[in-house]
Amino acid sequence: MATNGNSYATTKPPPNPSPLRNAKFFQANMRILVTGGAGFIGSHLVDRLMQNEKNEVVVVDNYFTGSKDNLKQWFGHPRFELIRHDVTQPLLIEVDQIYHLACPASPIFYKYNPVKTIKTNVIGTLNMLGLAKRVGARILLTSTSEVYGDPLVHPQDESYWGNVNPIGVRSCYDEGKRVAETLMFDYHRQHGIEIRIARIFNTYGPRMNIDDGRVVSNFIAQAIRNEPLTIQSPGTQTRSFCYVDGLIRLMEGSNTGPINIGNPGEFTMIELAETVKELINPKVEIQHVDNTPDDPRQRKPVITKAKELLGWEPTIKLREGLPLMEEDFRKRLGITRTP
Ligand SMILES: O=C(O)[C@H]1O[C@H](OP(=O)(O)OP(=O)(O)OC[C@H]2O[C@@H](n3ccc(=O)[nH]c3=O)[C@H](O)[C@@H]2O)[C@H](O)[C@@H](O)[C@@H]1O
Repeated sequence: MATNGNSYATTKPPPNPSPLRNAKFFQANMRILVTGGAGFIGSHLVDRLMQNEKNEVVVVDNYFTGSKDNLKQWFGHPRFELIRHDVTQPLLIEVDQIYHLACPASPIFYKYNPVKTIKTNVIGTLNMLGLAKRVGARILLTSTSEVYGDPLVHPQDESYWGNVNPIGVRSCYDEGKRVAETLMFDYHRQHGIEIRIARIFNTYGPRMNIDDGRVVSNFIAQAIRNEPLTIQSPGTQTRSFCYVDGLIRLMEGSNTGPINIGNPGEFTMIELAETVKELINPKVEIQHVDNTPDDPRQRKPVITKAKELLGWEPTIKLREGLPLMEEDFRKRLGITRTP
């Protein structure tokens, strides 16, 4: 018999089983993969999942925008594992659920490497769907309010198809997420994969990158550093800011979605700047600067589906959430509040 020069397999008995084989290993009931788990939303999700001692959590992240720092509280924990991996490459592991969050989310970062961003959304999502199919896992995609583009209906419910520029500088992200949603539904219809889709609206909270470039983190960092708050013109454009929350209910529920996860409270950027100024630094200046192309002029979620199907609605108001983020930013910047 051909042994490829290795007679071991045919002539020797297998080695004795490792003495560890008989040890009592910990076995969690649910093994959960979180892609992008070292990021801002991902790491908060990991904290919640780890609170359930039946869960074992595997995080994959390429650290393009995520940071190990966000997960350091779990290093060495027997139910936690961290893998440096880029989701544009296939991943072969055994899991029961997949939270697929991996993708740069700040316009500054996704525009910095648009090709990588769309690859993450398309190839990364295909790889995770392939994994879900192979192991029979349920998969949740964090999509975005950006799928509504610069919306022509206001507020936006999930039935709105959006108004998106397919060739603009934001397309790598918004069209990328739209294709990711399409892939999710195609795998669901063709292969029977269990899917969940959340459309997240402008989330903020502790652990956002200080230089993330999104408006809430920019204004808070600027107010703390006593630099002018940069309102991009015209300043009357609106967003609805939601304190990070809500994904586990969607995963555990029976509805595929898409479901809007957001806070219906709507603010102009001028109002946001004035609120940050009042709460964090009344002396800070406000500066009007140019905007970027295709910036959506208004955005506000209808959250009836989230309320009725998930029993979820946001509980933290902007005025309560901003100070929590201020506290986190001050700690990381090492700048205490002067009376
Ligand atoms: O969370 C969402 O729903 C999506 O929207 C965000 O995009 P965007 O809403 O444009 O987020 P920001 O970059 O924070 O901008 C919000 C508004 O603030 C303005 N802005 C931004 C930064 C700044 O310093 N000043 C300022 O006035 C922008 O012009 C824009 O009108 C991101 O694309 C995604 O992270 C996310 O999926």
